[in-house]
Amino acid sequence: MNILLLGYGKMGQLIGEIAESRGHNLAGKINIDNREDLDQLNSSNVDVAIEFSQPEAAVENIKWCLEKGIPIVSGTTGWLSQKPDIEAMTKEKNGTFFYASNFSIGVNVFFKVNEFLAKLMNETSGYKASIEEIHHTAKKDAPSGTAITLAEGILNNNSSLKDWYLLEGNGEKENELPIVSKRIDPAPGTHIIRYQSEIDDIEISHTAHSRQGFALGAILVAEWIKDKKGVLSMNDFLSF
Ligand SMILES: NC(=O)c1ccc[n+]([C@@H]2O[C@H](COP(=O)([O-])OP(=O)(O)OC[C@H]3O[C@@H](n4cnc5c(N)ncnc54)[C@H](O)[C@@H]3O)[C@@H](O)[C@H]2O)c1
Ligand SMILES: O=C(O)C1=N[C@H](C(=O)O)CCC1
Repeated sequence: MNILLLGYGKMGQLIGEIAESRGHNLAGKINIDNREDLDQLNSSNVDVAIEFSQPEAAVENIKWCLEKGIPIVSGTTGWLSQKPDIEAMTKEKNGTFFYASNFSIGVNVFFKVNEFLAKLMNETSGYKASIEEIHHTAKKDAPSGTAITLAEGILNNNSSLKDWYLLEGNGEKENELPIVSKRIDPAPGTHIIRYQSEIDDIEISHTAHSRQGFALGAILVAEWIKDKKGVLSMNDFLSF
């Protein structure tokens, strides 16, 4: 396949390496300083675009792909307030848009375990839920996209928590789920779910040892998505 990389930083470069090792051709490696290269690219020389850029660049990149009729796989976090517009545009253009806050297969197993645990804890009293995420200091957004997905998995299965919030300092909120974001190098991504009571604590965690799982997951999705249409997610891609 001819793969266009929109964003050629830490993730884009690793995705490029793995994609070439799987026999794909890189149609372009676009960063903030060479966007004029996009003028040469369209659906006749790009089969799929993989977008890992920055929160303020993602929407423009995704819209460009939808305008050109190029299927787009996006992993950029921190722009999700604009996702409804992108979903509407995907339908209007009969395009292909795939988003995941985390492409690692292990994290997607963890998402399911989180939902199952949240259902059990909803039947149990005395526990206080919280999320902690740890990432490298170059990360632009907080909380992480993965932590937001985990929070949604808890809120959808909990009858007393009304929303999540980013906990900074001592400002705890009643009936809301706190997320603590820590920035420590070189952490590629750690997420911990805690339920704490006076009697005991329950804790589940996922720790990425590198960015390999995120990059490989995005390429597997790009290979799968080629002939598909619509707004798609990891729930469509995975069979569990
Ligand atoms: N979904 C996942 O599985 C997953 C995994 C890792 C990272 N991420 C997310 O992916 C994004 C990128 O992460 P990273 O570690 O590669 O960041 P990075 O800072 O290393 O790379 C981002 C790149 O985007 C480029 N860029 C900025 N503006 C651009 C524009 N307008 N057009 C094209 N490129 C532009 C920058 O030049 C930079 O090279 C972040 O939002 C991060 O949270 C998601
Ligand atoms: O390195 C990052 O930035 C990561 N971002 C994603 C997130 O915000 O959840 C996935 C993990 C790595």
